[in-house]
Amino acid sequence: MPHLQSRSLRVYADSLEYLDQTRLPQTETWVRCSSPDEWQTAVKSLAIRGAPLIGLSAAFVLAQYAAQHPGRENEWQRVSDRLRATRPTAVNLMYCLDAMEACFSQGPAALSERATALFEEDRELCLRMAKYGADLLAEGERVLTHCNTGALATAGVGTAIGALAVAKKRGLTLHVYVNETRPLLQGGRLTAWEMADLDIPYQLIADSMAASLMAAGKVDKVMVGADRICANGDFANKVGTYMLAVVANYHQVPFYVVAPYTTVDPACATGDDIPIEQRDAAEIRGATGAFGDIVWAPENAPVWNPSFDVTPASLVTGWVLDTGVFDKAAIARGEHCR
Ligand SMILES: CSC[C@H]1O[C@H](OP(=O)(O)O)[C@H](O)[C@@H]1O
Repeated sequence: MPHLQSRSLRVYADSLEYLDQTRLPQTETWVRCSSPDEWQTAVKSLAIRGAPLIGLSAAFVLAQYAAQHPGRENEWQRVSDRLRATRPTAVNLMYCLDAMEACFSQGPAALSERATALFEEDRELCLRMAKYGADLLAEGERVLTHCNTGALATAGVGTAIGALAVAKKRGLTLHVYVNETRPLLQGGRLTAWEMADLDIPYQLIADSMAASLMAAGKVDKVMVGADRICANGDFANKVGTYMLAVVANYHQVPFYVVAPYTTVDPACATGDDIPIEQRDAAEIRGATGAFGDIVWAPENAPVWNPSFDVTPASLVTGWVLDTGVFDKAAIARGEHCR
């Protein structure tokens, strides 16, 4: 029996099991992860994904490595550095590894306790931000979301989708437009699956359809997640978020970002300072791996494939954190930074 479990992670004393998110929604496949190498492979392929989950799973991998290599702090640091470099944009990974490194001098048991505390804290953070997010929603509203920000990506109910889940539990009837989220289709594969699981009415759309949906007055709010929120409120999220924010601003549709404080990076002054992960060209030229093996673009088609983009604070209506909902004035005063 795992001693901790979320929708996509099971934690054992000396290893993890993760729900392989590249195989959803067709198959629910749990895979054992017993080493930093196996974790890196899973995270690079997005079998393990989602800013909070990436950080939390890394914390356990490091704690388990330390327990298997007691007293070898230099090696622990080298492993932590390797984990940190795996996906550079989501600051939750850096937050969790910083927290673990701060415990190195206290030994492996302290690392394991800290990883557990981070995991249990995220569960609580999700519930808090979900309640604040649900408070912003009204009966019958139509909400558009991007990528996947549900229980699959966190230790709890999720971030933006967590707000939808809490609103549903309160009895609100919502309609959700789910951006499929090219190129890896986290929306079409994972959010659609979670909406069905939550019994929330939704329609799946291509990313390119969001603008005309808003032009037709069919969207009341946009709610997205984040991978890193800066000191000035700019934030990085799955590529395509910036386009949504521009269109929402043009059509005066309220635009909210939902994230825990572990996604806020006070050391990152503005969006210009966020490292944006560039990914493999094959993801744009076709579908590979568990998605199938089809290529639709010319074999060596030149590609630009940033995994995230940056939305300026000027386009955001509100930042929904576990500590409350912040408007532009509160963000300008730095109230979102602990
Ligand atoms: C609550 S997860 C936040 C964030 O993580 C996702 O990125 P990825 O699927 O590449 O791990 C996406 O940007 C979500 O909005």
